[in-house]
Amino acid sequence: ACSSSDNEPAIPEQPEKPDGDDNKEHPDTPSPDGSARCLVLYASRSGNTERMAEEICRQLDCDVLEIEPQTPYDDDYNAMLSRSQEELDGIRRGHYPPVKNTVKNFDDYDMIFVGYPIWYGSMATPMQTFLHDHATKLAGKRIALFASSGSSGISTSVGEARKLCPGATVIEHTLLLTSSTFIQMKNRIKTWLEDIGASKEEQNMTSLKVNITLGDRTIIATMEDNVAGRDFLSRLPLEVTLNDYNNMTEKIFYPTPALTTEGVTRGCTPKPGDITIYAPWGNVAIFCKSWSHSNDLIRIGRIDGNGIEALTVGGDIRVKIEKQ
Ligand SMILES: Cc1cc2nc3c(=O)[nH]c(=O)nc-3n(C[C@H](O)[C@H](O)[C@H](O)COP(=O)(O)O)c2cc1C
Repeated sequence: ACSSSDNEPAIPEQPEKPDGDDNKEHPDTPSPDGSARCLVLYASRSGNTERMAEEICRQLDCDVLEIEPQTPYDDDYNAMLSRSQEELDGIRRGHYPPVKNTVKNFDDYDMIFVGYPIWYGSMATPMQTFLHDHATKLAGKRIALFASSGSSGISTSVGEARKLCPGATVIEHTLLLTSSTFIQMKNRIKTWLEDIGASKEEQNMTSLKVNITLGDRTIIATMEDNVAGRDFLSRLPLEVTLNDYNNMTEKIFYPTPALTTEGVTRGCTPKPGDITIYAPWGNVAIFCKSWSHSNDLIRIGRIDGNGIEALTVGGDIRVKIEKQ
């Protein structure tokens, strides 16, 4: 039996990493999926953290990128241990061992998942380097940490992440799987994603938001979570001319084919900012002014805040409508 201390941890045998990682040819390009709002970054030597990353991606349907050392780690386990210790020592003196990957920007992502194995109580060195190199680009982003270890805790590495990316928000609630809890991986990941508000359902909620761009101004709208609102979202992106109707009371356009309204509650007393369908004609009407109640109006969304002011101008307006 091995004794364990902070410096000499008990390190379990490492399973071999499976062959055939097809992400390696484009190290600086996350696996493309234009609709993904989350990116999973992970480092993994023997496949445990990789499995966690894959499960997160499976549950969230998001982009993924493996962070790899510039020089691959030795197959010889003892050589690997000495090198990792040297690298950790180097990092303490400000020398970060190079990694293969860079990411141009994280603009497309709401949340960045960062996963790594625990090495001698710390975040594995390739991920430390990556965070160090991308600290500026990660500023303002939400970072969710997950890790795997034999038995050590994650708290030291949370401190390291915060220090490496001072401008980012490292979420308090992290996920650690150890050799004794790894078997619960799927459920633990599911619960964790729900707890941090990143589950698929939660993401669908945020995707009710749309950007409406006119000239250099973008206003935001939130669509209703009903059949008609979802049908509207499914037509995006859309470039249309909003025609003025009834002297700046409404801005209207005709989606083709008309939006599905089956089973959606009818009747609305429109207020400025309401996005509606006028059922008899099938047009979308965005109200700039309050108007009288109509049983034929169906509310499918609303322009946030006072954004409607941007549309409250005479004449027709060309707009681009996109999902957020
Ligand atoms: C260099 C090295 C150092 C390690 N240090 C620790 C440690 O301090 N505490 C611990 O519980 N496990 C430690 N381990 C075990 C790994 O954290 C654990 O096996 C992890 O699941 C490996 O993840 P991976 O398969 O994604 O590489 C270490 C493993 C290696 C290779």
